[in-house]
Formats: sequence, structure tokens, C-alpha cells
Amino acid sequence: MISAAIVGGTGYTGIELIRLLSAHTEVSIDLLTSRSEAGTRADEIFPSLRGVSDLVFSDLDDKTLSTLQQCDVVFFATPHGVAMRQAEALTQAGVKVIDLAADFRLQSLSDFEHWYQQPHTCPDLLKTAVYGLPELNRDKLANASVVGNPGCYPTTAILGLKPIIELQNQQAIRLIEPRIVIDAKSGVSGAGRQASLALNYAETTDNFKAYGVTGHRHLPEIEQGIAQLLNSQFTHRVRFLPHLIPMIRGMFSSIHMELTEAGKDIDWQKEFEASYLSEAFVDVMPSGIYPDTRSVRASNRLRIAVHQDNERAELTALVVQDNLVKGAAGQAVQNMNIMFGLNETLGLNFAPIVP
Ligand SMILES: NC(=O)C1=CN([C@@H]2O[C@H](COP(=O)(O)OP(=O)(O)OC[C@H]3O[C@@H](n4cnc5c(N)ncnc54)[C@H](OP(=O)(O)O)[C@@H]3O)[C@@H](O)[C@H]2O)C=CC1
Ligand SMILES: CC(=O)N[C@@H](CCC(=O)OP(=O)(O)O)C(=O)O
Repeated sequence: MISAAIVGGTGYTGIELIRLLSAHTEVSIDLLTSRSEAGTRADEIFPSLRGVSDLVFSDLDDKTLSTLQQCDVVFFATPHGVAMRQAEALTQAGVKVIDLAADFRLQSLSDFEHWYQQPHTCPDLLKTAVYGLPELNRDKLANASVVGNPGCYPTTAILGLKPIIELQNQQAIRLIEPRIVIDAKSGVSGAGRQASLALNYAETTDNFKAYGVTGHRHLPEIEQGIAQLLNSQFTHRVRFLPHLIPMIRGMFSSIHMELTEAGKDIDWQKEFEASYLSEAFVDVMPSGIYPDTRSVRASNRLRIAVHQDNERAELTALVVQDNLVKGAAGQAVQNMNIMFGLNETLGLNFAPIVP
């Protein structure tokens, strides 16, 4: 059995990790941490865990840190800046680290420091970290000891653009114009479990708003995905605009592109289907059928629909996922499966919840 620990077990991605890993046949959760709930049983705070887990939260003190070093893998479901303070000691002890925050996502230190407003404490380790998007980095993930689990919006953006940028590289000709507009919506759980005025029920229910209009920290991650991960031979300018929608889980990203003359000659439905043919967790919808967030709720599947209009030179990719599963905890478990040589779908191959 793989011995796993979850640092930050009281947050929304932490509880989602407990749900997924408790049902995983090859994993035992041996440690859960929370500073505010240390000493409390997890199922007292989350009755959904009664009969599933009898674990008690531990504080993040020296004793816990030495227990973490006995584990095979530690998931950090914590705010940005926590994992990077523990990662060196853990990797030196042979422990694999999967950070659900952004400490190991951006290769550029200056981007990290600019967008996350803090210095990076282990830049050398950052150089060895692998960006945890299995559909693009599967081979590297197999040997990774530190994984930066992608942000939820970048997962939808990079997977929505992958077939296009890859074909553009292959044909060495622009198939879409430089400007890409990503109009994205997230459920409120994307902001985490901390109480705040902006996130209370009366503010978020029966309401709809944009945020991060002047710039959001996921923009450099999306740009890195296009330039480095997809190795784009052509430059692209991304306009990324996130919105908060009045639902709990779910994310819907509409990616708008303009086709070049060469791009109009491509059958994009066929290209997307071919690109994701062997991917267990990326589903390309049949032509003319558009995905909704309910079709992925509580599942690790991401669904994409492509709309092509040659007369208007428009190409639109519509991407949906559950922000807490493929957008966070599910993707982390998918990464863990790859890092430990397990079948990638283990513990993740369940249907979404409808309604
Ligand atoms: N929610 C989402 O959809 C997504 C979230 N993420 C990222 O995953 C991470 C976790 O998100 P989420 O679960 O929503 O966050 P929450 O705010 O819901 O939970 C944060 C958890 O971290 C613990 N924590 C907070 N500060 C510290 C600290 N300094 N040291 C140790 N533990 C700490 C908290 O418990 P306590 O204070 O008791 O210790 C809590 O368990 C974040 O970095 C987030 O950006 C990524 C993709 C999607
Ligand atoms: C709705 C909402 O607030 N979403 C979060 C993004 C989700 C997330 O947690 O991503 P990171 O891991 O990069 O922080 C936000 O826009 O800040």
C-alpha cells in the first residue's frame, strides 16, 4: 500500500482528496493535518466521512513533520507558499510531493514572485518539478519527485488548446490568429472554504460577476502552457477573464479563436477526436452537442466541444470540468497513480453525479 498524507485536510480540495483516496485500493491515508482542528476527528467536522475515515487531524508541528517523512507521498492542499517550505526535507527523505497550490507550477521565478507576491524558498527544487498535467507530461511524471498540480482554469485552457497548437506546430503554419480569448466561469468552491464577505451566500447566490479583469495569476500559467508545454512555434496573446457563477462545483471555459485561411481547411472536430482518442479523462463531445457542468460533476472527466464556423472564421472550444476533481484533487490522484506506476485511472473511474 502507498502511505499518503494530506496537509490541509479541512479545505475543499483536502476533503475531496480524503473522499477519493479512501476509495483507492492501493492507498492508505496515514496522516491528515489541520492547524485549526488539530485533535479533532475528521468525521466530526465532515459527517460525510462517518464510516469512511476514523482519522484525527494533526497539527503541523515538528512531530508531524517527522511523520510526514515516513510517508510515500504527501499531498499539500494548502495555500500558496506552504509546500515549498517542506518540500526539500521531504524529497531528501525520499517522499514524493504533490502540491495542489502554485509553488511548483511556474518555471519562471520572476513570474512566481510577481503573481504570488513572495520569494520562492527552493528554486533549485522548482527546476526539477514537473507540471502535473498527465495528458501532456505523462512520461516526465513517471519519474517526478515533486509535482505542481495545475490550476483549475489552466487545466481547461491548456487541454482546450492542445489539439490546435500541436497541429499548428506540425503543419508549421498559423491555423489560428495570435489573439485567443478565454472566457471562464467557476463555481464558488474554487475560492476555497475560508469565510469571506465576498463569498457569503447572499453575495454569491442569484448573482454573477467577473473578477481578475486587470490580470489573474492563472494567466502566466496558461501562457507557460502554450509556450513551453505545447511548445508553440507561434506567439499568442491571451485575454483571460474569470467569472464567479452561483453554483458550488464546476467550471466552464469558452475559448474563442479566429481561424486563418489555412485553419479553415481543417476539420477540427476530427482533430480533437483524434488528439484525445486514448485519453481516459478527456471526452470530445459529438459534433453539435455541447457540454454542461453537470455532465462532469464530482468526476475526473473533462469534456470538450468544438464549434467551427468557416464563414465567420470562428473556432470555439467549450471546456467543462469539476474544479475540485479534474481541476484539483482528482488530477492530483491521477498524477500519483502515474508517479507510482499504477493504472492512471485507478480510483478515478466513476460516473459523474446527475442531477
Ligand atoms: N478550490 C479549488 O477549486 C482549487 C484549489 N486549488 C488550490 O489548492 C489549494 C487548497 O485549496 P482549497 O482546498 O480550496 O483551500 P481551503 O482554503 O479550502 O483549505 C486550505 C487548507 O489548508 C490549511 N492551511 C491553511 N494555511 C495553512 C498553513 N499556513 N500551513 C498549513 N496548512 C494551512 C487549512 O487548514 P488549517 O488552517 O486548519 O491548517 C485548510 O485545511 C490552494 O492552494 C488552492 O489555490 C487548486 C485548484 C482548484
Ligand atoms: C472562484 C475562485 O476564486 N477561484 C480561484 C482559482 C481556483 C484556485 O484555487 O486556483 P489556485 O490553485 O491557482 O489558487 C481564484 O480565481 O483565485
